[in-house]
Amino acid sequence: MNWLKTKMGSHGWDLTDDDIKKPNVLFIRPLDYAHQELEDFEEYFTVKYLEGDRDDFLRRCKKGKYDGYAAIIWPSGPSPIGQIDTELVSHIPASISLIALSKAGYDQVDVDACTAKGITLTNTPGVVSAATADTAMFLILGCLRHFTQGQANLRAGKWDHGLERGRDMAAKTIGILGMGGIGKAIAKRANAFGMMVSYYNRTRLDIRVEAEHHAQFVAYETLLRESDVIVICVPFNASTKHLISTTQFDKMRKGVVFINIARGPVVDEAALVKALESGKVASAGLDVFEFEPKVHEALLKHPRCTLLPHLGTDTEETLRDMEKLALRNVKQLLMHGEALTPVNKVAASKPLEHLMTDSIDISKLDITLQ
Ligand SMILES: O=CC(=O)O
Repeated sequence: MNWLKTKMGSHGWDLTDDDIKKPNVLFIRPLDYAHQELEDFEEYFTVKYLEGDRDDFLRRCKKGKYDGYAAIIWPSGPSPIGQIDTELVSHIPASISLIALSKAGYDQVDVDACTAKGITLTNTPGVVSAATADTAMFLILGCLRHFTQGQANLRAGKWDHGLERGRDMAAKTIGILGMGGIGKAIAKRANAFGMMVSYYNRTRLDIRVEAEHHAQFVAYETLLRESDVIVICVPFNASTKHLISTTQFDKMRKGVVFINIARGPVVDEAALVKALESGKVASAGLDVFEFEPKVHEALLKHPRCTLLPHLGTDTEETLRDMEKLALRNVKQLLMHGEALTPVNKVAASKPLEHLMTDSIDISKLDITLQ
């Protein structure tokens, strides 16, 4: 809080640390990378770490241990408290203004329950796009060129024996389902590989954005029927569960390459297995699974599947950027009343009271966020 003491000193105030109540922010797990940014964050907030599991968390909430806390940060990786479901949200104290996820997907959060309780939820879109798109390109290459089989062959001492011929990326039509940040990053990479890019999105992109990505908007049916490679990039929610099932696989070209880097339950995995077995889908590249970390036995055994354990955003740089954005969301909401990347809109926000000392409204100070 030196920044505040200096500032107030110049106004003739003499503050000590004891005069200043820094709001408590509960971290569900420690951050892995944004240590420097965390130090800066601690100038403004008192960082507290959750100890124990979900039951401990709920018990402490009931006892009022977190009453007065301002925000929760939920870093990516395994969560010791499970999902942020209705039960969990109902226990969160009324003082919590914000749950800042350090992840892009928020399918594990009951957003409506948060909104009803006046809790802003933030995620980390944008910063995840490049790493996830790179993952998609790896999966596409693995499938089209049979690189996964090639590697398995080599490790088994069989060199290239029995390997099928691969297919080029160039001049193939890639159909991107969901043209948000990740979809666009895939389009850029696909352009560089000489692919032709089609996309379907609920809202058509601005024509200049389409031009920039050399991407053609097509009907959903057209995308299913005419793509050589289909990439799923839509978020998972009630309306996208099993968006791709038997009916959709039936419409696809025979020999299509099917890629999912979004969320497993968007695809009916049993239907995908059938489509692979019938040859409708020539090969599948999957970073996500319907019941992950459990993977369908048939997918594990299938030689033409390239499978990854949900590594889409799993790079040091991306994880650091995600953590930085989560910290900035807390600062922005609690100090300026508006988060950078909110998922929901809450009717009445309750932030700035957290930044009051007994007699000074810190929100009125000129604070430049980093
Ligand atoms: O899957 C990764 C994320 O949601 O950030």
